[in-house]
Amino acid sequence: MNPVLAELHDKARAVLDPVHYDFFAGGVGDEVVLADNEAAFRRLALLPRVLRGNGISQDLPVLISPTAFHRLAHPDGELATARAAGGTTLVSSMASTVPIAEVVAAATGPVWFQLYVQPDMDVTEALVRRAERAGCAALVVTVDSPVFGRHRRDIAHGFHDLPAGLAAENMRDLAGVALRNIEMSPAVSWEHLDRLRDVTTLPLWVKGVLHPQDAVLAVGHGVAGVVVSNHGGRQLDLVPASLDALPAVVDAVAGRVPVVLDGGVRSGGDIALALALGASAVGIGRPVLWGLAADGEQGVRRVLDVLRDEYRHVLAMCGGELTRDMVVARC
Ligand SMILES: Cc1cc2nc3c(=O)[nH]c(=O)nc-3n(C[C@H](O)[C@H](O)[C@H](O)COP(=O)(O)O)c2cc1C
Ligand SMILES: CCCCCCC(=O)C(=O)O
Repeated sequence: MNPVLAELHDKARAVLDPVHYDFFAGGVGDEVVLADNEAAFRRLALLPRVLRGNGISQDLPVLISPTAFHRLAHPDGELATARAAGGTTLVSSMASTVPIAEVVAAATGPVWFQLYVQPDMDVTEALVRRAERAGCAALVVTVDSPVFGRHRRDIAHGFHDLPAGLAAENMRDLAGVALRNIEMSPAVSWEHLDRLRDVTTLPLWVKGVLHPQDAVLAVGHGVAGVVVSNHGGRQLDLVPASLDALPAVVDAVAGRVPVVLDGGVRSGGDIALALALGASAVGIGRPVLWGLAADGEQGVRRVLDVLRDEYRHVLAMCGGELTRDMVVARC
């Protein structure tokens, strides 16, 4: 791992309450998928192309993936993350510990709102209005969570709710601010997505797609983009690594909408591999939390800077362009 990211992770572990460290770090079940998300990148190699004479794009094809409860990591919470994001799109969790309006006000770049559709569509619609009023540029509907993942680390610690003084602020005055007021429901369906499209003009993304047929359905239901994700190994410990699920989804979508990958991205090389396999961009989850816990806004900025620097270096080494024919299995 890049020594800066390793240092930020180690510092985060040292400063965080172990219960909160385990909430951030942990996965579902035996944590097979959690480990495989990172291991999948190590199974692949890139065959660089030479003498292409391409310049290097200055873009960093990265989004900050939505993660809950940033004030567990640092007192400034999502405000620090938003300030650090700069031009990088921040997908702000519905379960943020700062209200979405304040997150957007602190950001200088685009903020998208991540939504768990609530079984009570009035509550869902009220959340959408909050996101719209705040100035969010898109809605990211997380679809991989019909029920909560069972996280053994949290169960062992008895971690069920936020400490006093912290709350799921976007739920305030809607359904109460306690975590248990955010509901996940197996009754949520494509019909709910259609209803969302009726109540907002914001572009709708779906996050948590692994099956290519679901990606096709998502396109048919008019989504603006698809996030291939297994929720950082936190939902079902039987699924493939996100990276392994990516190519089939890219093929199924066939360029009709962008496909973003998240899960296990830890370096510029990982970003390059995902892009070569057809992702338009990648999402970063835990490394942002480690940066935030270690050093607040500055820590998150360092994470993004390291990834940008590494990615540009790899891109230059590969001739400025990444395509699937450049990806081979590592023997
Ligand atoms: C502590 C934690 C909280 C998360 N909270 C949310 C959330 O509120 N909404 C959501 O859609 N995904 C959530 N995720 C999943 C992330 O958006 C993302 O899919 C995952 O972290 C990517 O994997 P990575 O951590 O290996 O980069 C969470 C992940 C973690 C680790
Ligand atoms: C009841 C808490 C809802 C927040 C969910 C956060 C999340 O998605 C996670 O993986 O943790």
